[in-house]
Amino acid sequence: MTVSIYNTLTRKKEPFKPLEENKVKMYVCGPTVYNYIHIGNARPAIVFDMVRRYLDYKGYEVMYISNFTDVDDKIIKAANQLGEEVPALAEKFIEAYHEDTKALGVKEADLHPRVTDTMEDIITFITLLEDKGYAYEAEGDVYFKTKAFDSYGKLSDQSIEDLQLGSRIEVGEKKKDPLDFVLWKKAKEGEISWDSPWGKGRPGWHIECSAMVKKYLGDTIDIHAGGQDLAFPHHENEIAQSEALTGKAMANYWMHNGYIKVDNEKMSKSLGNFVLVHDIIKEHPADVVRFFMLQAHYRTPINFSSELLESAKSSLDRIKSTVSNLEHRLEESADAGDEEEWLKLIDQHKKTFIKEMDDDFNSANGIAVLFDIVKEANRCMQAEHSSKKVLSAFIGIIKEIGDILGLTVEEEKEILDEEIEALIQKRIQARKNRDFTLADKIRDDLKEQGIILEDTPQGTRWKRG
Ligand SMILES: Nc1ncnc2c1ncn2[C@@H]1O[C@H](COP(=O)(O)OP(=O)(O)OP(=O)(O)O)[C@@H](O)[C@H]1O
Ligand SMILES: [Zn+2]
Repeated sequence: MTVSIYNTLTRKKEPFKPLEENKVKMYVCGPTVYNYIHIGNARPAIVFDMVRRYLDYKGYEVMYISNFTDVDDKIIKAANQLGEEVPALAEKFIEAYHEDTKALGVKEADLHPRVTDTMEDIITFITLLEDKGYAYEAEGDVYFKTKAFDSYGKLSDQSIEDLQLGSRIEVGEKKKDPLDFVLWKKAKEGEISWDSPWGKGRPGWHIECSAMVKKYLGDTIDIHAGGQDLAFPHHENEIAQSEALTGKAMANYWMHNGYIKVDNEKMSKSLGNFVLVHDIIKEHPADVVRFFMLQAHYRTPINFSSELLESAKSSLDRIKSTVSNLEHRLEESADAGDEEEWLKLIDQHKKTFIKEMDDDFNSANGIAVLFDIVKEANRCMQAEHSSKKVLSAFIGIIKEIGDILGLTVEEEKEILDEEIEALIQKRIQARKNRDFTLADKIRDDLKEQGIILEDTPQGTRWKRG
């Protein structure tokens, strides 16, 4: 079965056909790093990680790129307010982003390009647009000539005439037409800046993604994604820049996630109604936050509240305790007679799960299937003799689905002091054997479980982190 994707560009679900067989080139617009991410910002990170994992499960080799906007007006403003340098501020929140998204089970992108590392390519891109007559300089700024790009508005389904109605040139803007947008901004006195053919300045926001996509993935990619608010103007402008330059489609599938809302309003920094991931994961387990998001289809708006997170926690706990019970029962079970029926049932559920996920990554229905499986597993355990093979198959399918969705489906087991001591001995032995890979793995595995090893002249000490 093929995956179908709702494509914002065509406003319908389409069967997914990658450019190259079995390979997917995917780009997700990343954060502007001047603050910790809020739950709303976490949604694209989580849902497109789920998309990536599912495509991976379907056998595609996915090249996944997500950028960091590490210089722009908002960062400069925040740095000025805090009396910090822009690079230091950006670095701090890039690290925080990695930490928060890791807690949410988001895999690292294959590449996280930054604006400040892509400057040369951005400048070249703008120069080429100028050469082709799509851009013009105005007193040190450079603008994109929107009306020169015929299909402007195609992604957000708006005509040039409609767009023109609500637009005007703001005071201080040097553009010739209200619809033109900035590619390069002249630096103000004392601001961080880069040399360019137009003098010292920095890139506008939209151009970075066009330059990065072209540099790392090529003229046309398979999937370009981001939050719903990015469709216009950000993605519309990316399309204008890239397609004006290359004459080819920038991306074949455009995906947009719905909003996280609070009291029916979009969670956003400007409205001040946001909850930071950094804070919420101190009160609620991070895996519950991920589960909460994936319980909805990625395009459906979600209202956020602590009560809803609590209820997500009880649901996730139900899955975890079922896995735990299955594992218990497994220890004392043997093969039994009525295996075929159960195995067939498990297989049917797996097929249904795949069918739901194939349908535009419907993790909401996918999780509903997971609960059907949990219900069946509990029914199976009520039988007097449940078969070892069947119990293992239930554990297998729940874990498999857990992996695809990036969910923890096992209860956290507290590692015992004796187990730690035994692993430390094993590590000492590994080092004696010069098997440093194993020694490092033991240290890293323990670290994952919050155990920090410290090598001292008196031997290895450990503490719970
Ligand atoms: N409430 C929300 N629900 C879902 N996605 C969101 C929400 N708010 C922002 N996003 C997405 O988060 C990603 C990161 O964007 P960015 O760092 O530019 O945030 P932002 O738009 O500045 O946030 P804010 O709207 O709070 O100012 C984008 O893909 C954006 O669409
Ligand atoms: Zn972008």
